[in-house]
Amino acid sequence: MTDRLIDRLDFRGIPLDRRTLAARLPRAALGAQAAADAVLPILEQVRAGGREALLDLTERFDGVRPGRVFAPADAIESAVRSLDPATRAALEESIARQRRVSAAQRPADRTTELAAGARVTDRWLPVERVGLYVPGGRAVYPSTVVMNVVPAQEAGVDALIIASPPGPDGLPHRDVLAAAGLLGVETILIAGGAQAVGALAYGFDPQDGESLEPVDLITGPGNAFVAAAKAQVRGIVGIDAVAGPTEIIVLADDSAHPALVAADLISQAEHDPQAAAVLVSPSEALLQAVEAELARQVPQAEHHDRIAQALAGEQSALILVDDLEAGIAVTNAYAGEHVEVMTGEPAAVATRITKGGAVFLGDHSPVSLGDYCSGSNHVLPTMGTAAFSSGLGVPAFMRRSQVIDYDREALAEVAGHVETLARVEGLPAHGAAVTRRFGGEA
Ligand SMILES: NC(=O)c1ccc[n+]([C@@H]2O[C@H](COP(=O)([O-])OP(=O)(O)OC[C@H]3O[C@@H](n4cnc5c(N)ncnc54)[C@H](O)[C@@H]3O)[C@@H](O)[C@H]2O)c1
Ligand SMILES: N[C@H](CO)Cc1c[nH]c[nH+]1
Ligand SMILES: [Zn+2]
Repeated sequence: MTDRLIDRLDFRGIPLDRRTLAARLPRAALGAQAAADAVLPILEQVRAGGREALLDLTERFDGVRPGRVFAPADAIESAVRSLDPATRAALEESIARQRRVSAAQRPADRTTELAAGARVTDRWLPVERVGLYVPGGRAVYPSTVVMNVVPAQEAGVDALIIASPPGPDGLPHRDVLAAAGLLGVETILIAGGAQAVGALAYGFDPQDGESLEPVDLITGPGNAFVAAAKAQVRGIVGIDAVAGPTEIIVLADDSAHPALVAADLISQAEHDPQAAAVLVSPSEALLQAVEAELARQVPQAEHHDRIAQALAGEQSALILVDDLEAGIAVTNAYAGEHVEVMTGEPAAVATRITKGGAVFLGDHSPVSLGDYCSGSNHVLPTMGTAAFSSGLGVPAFMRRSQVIDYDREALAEVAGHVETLARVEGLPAHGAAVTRRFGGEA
């Protein structure tokens, strides 16, 4: 933390190679390590103690001990019935847009014929059983129900289990229950944080009539503890991506409107004191104007304390670069969750943004549109993992399996090559398995 509202970094004249930028880019590595250390005992407690441990940990971290670990069906039904009409309309629009984009993502099986009688088919299958994390600590996230559930449904997943922490009444927020009900999800685990991730990964034996089979895959975003717990159980189960505290990086030039840039940085800083807000620009005048706007807008925001903490954290900064080329290099090196391009000709510039969870163009595509209603998915990789992983979507809920189908003539055509490679690798039994099919001895 510094005394400034937000750090200023000067990247003019520095080399723009990966190692230099990795050392200088603003990121909160220490917070992530602390969370990783904190979740290990929690995961172990849930693995060993099952349902009772889950209830104990919920009491400890959420300040309430629910009477049960699954939300009752009548609570979900009543939440749907009493849903405010404007909220229902907004959720339905969000669902419809998410469904159209998700349906278009469904991968098709594809058969490649390599020679007469030699076929390989790439077959896509849904994951069977999925745990969907919906955060619920500082804000209420019915939109995240939509972002998790719709692509899972479009992928054809059989069993969906939502996990979300309880409020003071011992249930996840009514709007979260209602969003689940609108989408037909019936199983809602009343748990948050690492303990929810552990319960989904390990399952638990029946106790007081409640039990949970482990899932195959856990998706969804959360705070640093949720992200660390998902990283920890990866391998026992699949995970979509590390989708931790929200990040926004804005690449802007003189043509950007400082008030809009500031509003967008604030919109994401609002999520979490650990959220990251970064602006990269070759224009010193723009950086100054945005800083002035932040100073004006932050005190007016409802969550001004949380926003001020996020902006003042080591993960947030205003970065001055030599020119737009350098800005593009810095933005790609950051590989942020959300990238906004607020430059002249944003579409042309955006073709050169190759690392970003989602890229938002120009003045009329703010991140908060994507958070709710653009049709894109808001569950996105953070902490630089956008360099190698993708936002949530239908492919995340599917596996690809290859089906190999050769007839006798087709096998005969490559038998010699198989035998040669088997010899080269010192694995002659591999070659023999082919030779014997043609009456030969190895
Ligand atoms: N990357 C994305 O796609 C994306 C999308 C939406 C939200 N988010 C992020 O999700 C997060 C939501 O965070 P939240 O806190 O509001 O809700 P959350 O549900 O992620 O976390 C709440 C849980 O954190 C656990 N917890 C809190 N303090 C703890 C401690 N000291 N030790 C161990 N566990 C602790 C508790 O179990 C609690 O149930 C924000 O960081 C937001 O930026 C990210
Ligand atoms: N910006 C968050 C991370 O992508 C998603 C979100 C949900 N609700 C509001 N915002
Ligand atoms: Zn948001």
